[in-house]
This record gives sequence, C-alpha cells and structure tokens, in this order.
Amino acid sequence: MAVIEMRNISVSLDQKPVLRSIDLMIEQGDFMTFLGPSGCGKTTLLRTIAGLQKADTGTILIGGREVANGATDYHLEPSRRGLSLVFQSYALWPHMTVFDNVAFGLQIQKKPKADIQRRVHDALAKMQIPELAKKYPGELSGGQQQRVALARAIVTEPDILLMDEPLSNLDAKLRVEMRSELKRLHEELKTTIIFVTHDQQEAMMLSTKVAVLSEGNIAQLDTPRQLYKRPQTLEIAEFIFSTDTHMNYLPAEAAQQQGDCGLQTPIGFFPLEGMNGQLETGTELIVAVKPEHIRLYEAHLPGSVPVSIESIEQAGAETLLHLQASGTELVMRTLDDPDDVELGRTVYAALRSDQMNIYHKESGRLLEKTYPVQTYSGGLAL
Ligand SMILES: Nc1ncnc2c1ncn2[C@@H]1O[C@H](COP(=O)(O)OP(=O)(O)OP(=O)(O)O)[C@@H](O)[C@H]1O
Repeated sequence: MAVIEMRNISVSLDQKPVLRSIDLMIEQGDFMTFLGPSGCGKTTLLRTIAGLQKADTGTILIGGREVANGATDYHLEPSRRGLSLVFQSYALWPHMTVFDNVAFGLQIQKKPKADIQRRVHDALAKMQIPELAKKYPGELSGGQQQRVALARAIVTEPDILLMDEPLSNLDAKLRVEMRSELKRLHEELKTTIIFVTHDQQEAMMLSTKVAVLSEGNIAQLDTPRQLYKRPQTLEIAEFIFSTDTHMNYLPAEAAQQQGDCGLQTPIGFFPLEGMNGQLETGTELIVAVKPEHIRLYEAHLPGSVPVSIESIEQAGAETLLHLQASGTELVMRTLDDPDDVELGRTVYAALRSDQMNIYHKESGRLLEKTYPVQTYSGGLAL
C-alpha cells in the first residue's frame, strides 16, 4: 500500500494555477524527489502534503487516512499528519542548546526524561555530532546546524520525512558529505523521504524515484537510472542534462536509403530496423546522443562517420574530445588515456544507435522505441 496517495491535487495561488491535477503514489521506504526548475511547483507540492498549503481539489491519504479533501474542504492540520519537516532555513532556536533543540519534539510529546536523553544522544550520534550537545546554534557552522536540524527531524522517528532543499545553504564539499549522510540515513532508518531539489545530480544520487515537475504537472516519474537513460520529452532531457553541456542533439529526418528506413542527420544516415511504416518520411526529429555513447576507430566500420579531433579537454578521470563531423560538432567522453590522441587527425566515430533517444521535433516526445541496428565492436582507435 502506498503511504501517501494523492489524487487530482490542484492548487492555485493568487489565482494562478501552481499545481495541476497531480496524481502521485509514494510507497513505504521510497526516497522520492521532486525535481524541476525554479517555480515549477515543487515546494507547493511538498507544502500541500505537509498541510501547510490547502488543496483546491483532490484528496490526500497518508497511511490510508484521509488528510485532505478539496471537495469537502477537509484539511487535517500539519502537526497531526505524522510527518517531520526539514526546510532550507533550519530554524533552530538560538537561545536553546543543541540538545534542547533536538529534544523539543519529544518534550512536547511528554516522553519520559530518560527516554529523551537516550533518543537525543542516539540522533546526535547518527548525525555524527555527539560533541555538539551543549553548544548553541550561534556557535556552529552551517553544516553543523544542518546536521542538528536533521537530528531534530529524525529524533521522533517519523515514518515520513519531508525536506525542502535541505542542503542548499552548504558549500560544495559539505553538500557532497551531507548527501552521503542522507543516503546512509535513509538506508539505515528505512524512513520514507520526500525531498525537494532543483539539483539534478543530487536527485540522481539520492533518490529511489524522481518526479520531474514542469509547470505544475508531473512530467515524468521514474527511477534515476531510467530518467537518465530515457527522458520522455526533449524538455525533460534538456533539464536533466542542463549541467552537462556536452549532450549531443542532432537534427534529423525520417528517411529511406536503399530500401532501409532510418535517420538522415547532418553527419550521415543511420538505418533503424523496424522503423518501416512507423514514421512518415520527412518527419522532423531530434536525436540525443550521450557523449559516452560515441567511440572512435582507426578504420571505417559500417555506420561510422569520419571525424576530425578538434580539441581535448581533461576533466578529472574522464576526457572530453571535441569532434568535427561534416561541419557538426560532437562531444564524446572517454576514460581512456588521451596521450595518444593526435589533434586534427581523421578517425571514425560510431554512435551507439541502441542508446540514442529520438524525439519528435514538433511534439518533443520520445519515440516509443529506438531500434538497435549496430552497436560498436572491435578495437578502439585510442
Ligand atoms: N504565496 C504565494 N502566493 C502567490 N504565488 C506563489 C506563492 N508561493 C509560490 N507562488 C508561485 O507558485 C509557483 C510555484 O512556486 P514553488 O515555490 O512551489 O516552486 P518551486 O518549484 O519550489 O520553485 P523554487 O525552486 O524556486 O523554490 C511560482 O510561480 C511562485 O511564484
């Protein structure tokens, strides 16, 4: 059974639709991330689950119990929904020690003192900050405050933890550290986590499922792996890969060559098996090829295209090669040692057609199937 069930949830703010008829199931133990550009409705969706925002239409069930119903105007108050929240601003009480900040929720629940002592120490230990118990928030770094906020959120052992950009105030190094902490915490506690971020990498690394939001709709709900492999629209692909400026997008047309159906692109023709009759000749398409799905060979192979190597970019362990193919620039990524690469030399590039994503140019939608023809094999040129 889903722990959270949302049906037909709509919210307007200042008469502007912000969430449009959202249906979403969140299962026990999910790490569900709401991902999308600024203003797409992520925070509003989280706030609606928490009960900080009323839904205009639809129902929300948490653990099988109705907590919101737009039709009957029923709205269970946030504190009675059995959720724990962590927001971007950690809102620790400055006049209280770390211990008291973390203990607060348990004190409200009137737990026995010894129980509170044990649970606060456990929570601080889980966040690896037991030594901070007697400090005040003003004496802590941003990262330490963030850990205290998380300790406060987990100390009541909530079934469901909601987090809105909880890592956004941290510097790059701490952010990466806290991501690992969060992942560990999720694995250890098996809590259902709902997480808001606009950071693709963060979403990919942490989540079991990602809901990509676009203008108040869920554009795609998938595992991180599937989202990476098969973004369902060009818009989603462009968002998911917006920080990877090396994604290759090639204009293409459905075409026939010597009886074969395929893709006519500026760098050549790619036959696609099984495409017969699926697409009208001349249909305009966009082909997305990931830089890791291009390989180079010394000699021409069927389906490979001649390219010259224009420049080399060393990016840590991986190398990016900028290639020129009949006036089109392609970028490829390799882990191979670039020392032997000769600039300006002509080699042959093979694109993994079974990994290409082909989109209708007009609708931006991914074609249902891509059609493996040849995957590369044989010796690498590098
Ligand atoms: N209280 C409000 N009154 C009116 N409009 C609002 C209010 N809160 C949010 N909005 C609008 O609703 C839309 C969605 O906002 P929301 O904060 O949910 O987006 P978001 O995806 O979380 O964005 P961000 O990543 O920038 O926080 C935005 O266009 C925003 O301007």
